[in-house]
Amino acid sequence: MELAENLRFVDVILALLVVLLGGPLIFALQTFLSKWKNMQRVRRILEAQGVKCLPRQFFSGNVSEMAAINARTQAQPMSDVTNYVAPYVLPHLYEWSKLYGDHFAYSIGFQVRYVLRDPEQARELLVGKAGHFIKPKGRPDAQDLIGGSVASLEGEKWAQHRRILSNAFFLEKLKDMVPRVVALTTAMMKDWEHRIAEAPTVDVAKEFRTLTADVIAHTAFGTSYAEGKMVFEIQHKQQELVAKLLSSVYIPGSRFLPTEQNRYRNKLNRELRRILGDIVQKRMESSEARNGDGKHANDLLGVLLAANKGELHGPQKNLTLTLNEIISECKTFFFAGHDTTSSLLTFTFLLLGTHTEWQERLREEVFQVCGKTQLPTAESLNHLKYVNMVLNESLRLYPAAPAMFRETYKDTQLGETVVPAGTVIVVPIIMWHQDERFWGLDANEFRPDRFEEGISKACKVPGAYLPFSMGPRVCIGQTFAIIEAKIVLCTILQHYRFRLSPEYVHAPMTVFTLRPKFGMPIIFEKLT
Ligand code: HEM
Repeated sequence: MELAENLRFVDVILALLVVLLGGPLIFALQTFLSKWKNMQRVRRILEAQGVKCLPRQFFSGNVSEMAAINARTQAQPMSDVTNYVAPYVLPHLYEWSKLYGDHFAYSIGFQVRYVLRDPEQARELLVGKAGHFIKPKGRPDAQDLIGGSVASLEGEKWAQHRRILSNAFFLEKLKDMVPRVVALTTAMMKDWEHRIAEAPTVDVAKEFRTLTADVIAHTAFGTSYAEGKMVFEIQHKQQELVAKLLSSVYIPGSRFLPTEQNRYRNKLNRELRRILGDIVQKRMESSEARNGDGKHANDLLGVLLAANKGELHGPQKNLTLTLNEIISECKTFFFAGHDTTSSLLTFTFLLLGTHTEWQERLREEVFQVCGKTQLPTAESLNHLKYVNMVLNESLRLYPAAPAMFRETYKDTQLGETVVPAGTVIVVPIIMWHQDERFWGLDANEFRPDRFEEGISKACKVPGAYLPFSMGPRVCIGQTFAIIEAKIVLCTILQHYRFRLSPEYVHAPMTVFTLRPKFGMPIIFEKLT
């Protein structure tokens, strides 16, 4: 009798388990099968057109191979300070193209990645047929940095956010930021003054990270670096976590498990949203937030708040943002708005610290345009032709974003190739920037004069120069970044001569943006 009762109990438990676990299991199985089928279809279509699809491991695709190649190549720094860094930054693409030719695709889990080989196709991808592509969603547990913002939204929602945000990036508005950036740069140099007197070497990678963070905190959000510091610190931890996650394959649903890593990720996210929420709230309550005419301030946060209150005018009258959307945008701008510009400045100092003849040429130009001691103005920055050429060349050799990704949601022709729905397309920006076919035999030399007559004359193939991408999703902060970089460069050139320290170890690597693994020690000497 007791046994029969026990058996009935076990039956009930089993039935409950089947009901509770059966649903998720069937869902997981269906997801698995549909991803598997789509992957096989993509591979079949690509192979039929002569694209070599790399042999793959069952679950992980080519993830472990990629991680092994990267680890092997980047275990040692580069042997000398050459600008031909693309094979060091994206070693897996070079190694595979040597093995399989230049028309190939690899896999991250069940996602097939087709490597674009022709810059002409990039124009189709980013401009002509931009509407056929989306930004890949990526793993759901790696969305904390830019999820829900203009950098990741699609369709009408993206267009709405982009239209609102562009109000803060008109050249006329950006001119207002010049005195603020000049003041922050001058303060940094004041801090350097006694440090340099004692020890002339400064790690500019570190200094520019702080400076550019300070600039975005002040100019976009009206906060100081001290207030924004917590945001940057949390985002730094999130970057480390996401970088770790990206070297493994995501198992659907695993982000909901109460693992230590998931708990840590959720804690960082909650904390970040709370701090950003406080910054937004404080601004909403502050009378300083409004100009004398009662309107919201002109900076990025002011524009976002105006959209929240339905205070936009003209064709934008009906565009609004919720507080949650504002917080997501703030997150993205804190993140995208400083590491990129800091990367540009850091590698520009590497180039000018090793090509001192160009440094002198720039200084002469700065003296001519801005004088020896006057602070740069929005007007004077416009006349710095050589500075512009140097920044273009620096972004060519060391693009802050070395690669870009898109995903097709329907079969689409790119050049000769039909790219099947569900394929992720890799745009290998840094490889094209350093390719002799597009730039000539001196592709790897620092030669800013190639930009003397503008970008279109510098490169044989349009589309092979993409530091800020192109088309409707071109970088919204491009002009902001260039104005900032010009101010910093100009102000330092007015006061210091500099050269690369012999302690520098050449190992540029990508942690979201391109950065020198071991910092950028530069030796400064005060101009007399
Ligand atoms: C040297 C500095 C910079 C470089 C090289 C750079 C590069 C890029 C690139 C290549 C993209 C396209 C990414 C893609 O489509 O996958 C992009 C997008 C974006 N950038 Fe920048 N960026 C820089 C500075 C900035 C700054 C200073 C801000 C903000 C103040 C910013 C905000 C954004 C945003 C919001 C997007 C997404 C735009 C959209 O999808 O509509 N960037 N950037």
